[in-house]
Amino acid sequence: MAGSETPAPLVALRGVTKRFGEVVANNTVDIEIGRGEVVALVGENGAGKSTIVNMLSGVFPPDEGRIEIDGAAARFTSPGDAVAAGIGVVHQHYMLVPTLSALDNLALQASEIGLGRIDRAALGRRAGEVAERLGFSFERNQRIDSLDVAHQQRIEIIKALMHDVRLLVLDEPTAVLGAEDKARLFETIRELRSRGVSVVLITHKLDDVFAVADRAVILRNGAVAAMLAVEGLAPEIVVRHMVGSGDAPAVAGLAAPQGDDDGPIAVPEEHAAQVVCRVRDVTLHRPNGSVAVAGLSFDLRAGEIVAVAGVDGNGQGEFVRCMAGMERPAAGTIECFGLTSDRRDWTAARLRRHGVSHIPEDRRRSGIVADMSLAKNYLLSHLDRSDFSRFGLLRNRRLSEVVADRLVRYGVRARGSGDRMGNLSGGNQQKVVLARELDGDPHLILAAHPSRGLDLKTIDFVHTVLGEARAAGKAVLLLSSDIDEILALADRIVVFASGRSFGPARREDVDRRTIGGWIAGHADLPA
Ligand SMILES: Nc1ncnc2c1ncn2[C@@H]1O[C@H](COP(=O)(O)OP(=O)(O)OP(=O)(O)O)[C@@H](O)[C@H]1O
Repeated sequence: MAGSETPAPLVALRGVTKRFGEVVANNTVDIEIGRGEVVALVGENGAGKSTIVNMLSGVFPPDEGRIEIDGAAARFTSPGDAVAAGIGVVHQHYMLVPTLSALDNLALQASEIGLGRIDRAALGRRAGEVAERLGFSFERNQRIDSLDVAHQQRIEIIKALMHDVRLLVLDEPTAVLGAEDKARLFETIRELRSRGVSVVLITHKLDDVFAVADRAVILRNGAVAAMLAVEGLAPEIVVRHMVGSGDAPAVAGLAAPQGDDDGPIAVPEEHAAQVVCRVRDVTLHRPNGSVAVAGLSFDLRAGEIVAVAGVDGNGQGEFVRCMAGMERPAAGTIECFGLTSDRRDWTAARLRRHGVSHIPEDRRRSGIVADMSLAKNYLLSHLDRSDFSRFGLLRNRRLSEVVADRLVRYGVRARGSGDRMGNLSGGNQQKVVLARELDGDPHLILAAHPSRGLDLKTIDFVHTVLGEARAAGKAVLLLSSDIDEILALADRIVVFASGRSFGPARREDVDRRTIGGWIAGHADLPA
């Protein structure tokens, strides 16, 4: 307990331990968060970050240890208790109902945390005030699904700040944002700090740590590996603490300085070979029916990576789902492996049989089955594999061996191939999806944000695997909002922004500034 001269920290975790069965998700964690301090919480996938968020937001209590607020033990039995104590959380997967308006979402939260009778007019006024202070706009009647991801995030932030928030927890807020929206988010964080609000920022990106945090708390295997002041800190030190000694990756994830754009891209000789997909005059609509892209045409060839870049919500998701046979374009056609999108045989199952693999954007909705084992989740894309069945019966042992091997190769933190998918941390679930989709012999890999939410070591690994796939003559369509990833991997780049598409441009003909400009919708930059 702090003495009378030293004020107690705003929030403290004292000896917090949380177990899930045999897994120790947090192991005697001690963290203090000061008033008006921005603390970055970093660590590899499965290190225990979300578990801390869940305890701070009242989803579940610690098994041992306690959370203190202003030096007094706090006992949260529900998310409402955490809100009442001044803790607001913006979760990684937004909790907004897409078909409702911004104001309806705020009213829904108010009813969920039991605020009694809801005065919509007062809620609207309050939201307007919060928005104005942060320089956001708040259109109370605007439906959430008509907003891009950055604006949805702003509604989430307003929602979290509707009450007297003293600590705002942001769970991987930058993962979905382009450079401009990220810079705006950092401004918002600084603005909150200047008003004495503390912020916990969960991130895998070292850039974020150095851009905005005062202190970095590094978790490893559920325990605090280091707590470091950011000023004067070298990125390598953070990486070393994250991964432990020995196998630290090069400091990927830290943006290359402006102008350092000549990453080594060896284009294979046979590059101009076979066209795998023809995209012709394709029009894509956003979920709210507005035109995201019209007149998109290009060929995707074997042995190349074409990146579709842009801020989420500009039609990229719809495009990949069309390519995967889950949707059809609003107009125009896509032709792959003799199948055409305006015919009835344009289905996900048929495309998959022709060798299309799909790392989906929304893992939780279309990538995994949480209640099934890791082995069964892997099997979902490998039902045709002959070595997994004999006389029509599943060879469980063979399947388990293969999946166990992939868990090791992809560094998945799990108890084994029989573990339930829903028990894994988000990043580890993504690794299982990657192992499943990159395995076998796909001819076309649709990779939607393959490294989102992954730790540095795994990002390196995923980039290597995609590069190998390209060298082996596979076509890769990469969806990414991360310019570093795009510049490191792509042979050609298409950008979707502001209702139109830019490119495709060859990697060697564009630089960071041009791509960034296109993403921001500036048409005046050279193509
Ligand atoms: N509900 C649960 N049931 C069983 N195990 C769980 C549960 N939630 C988390 N775990 C386990 O606790 C450990 C820590 O997970 P946590 O989600 O906190 O990690 P994280 O650092 O947020 O990872 P990521 O970066 O991948 O999101 C993991 O091994 C995970 O499998």
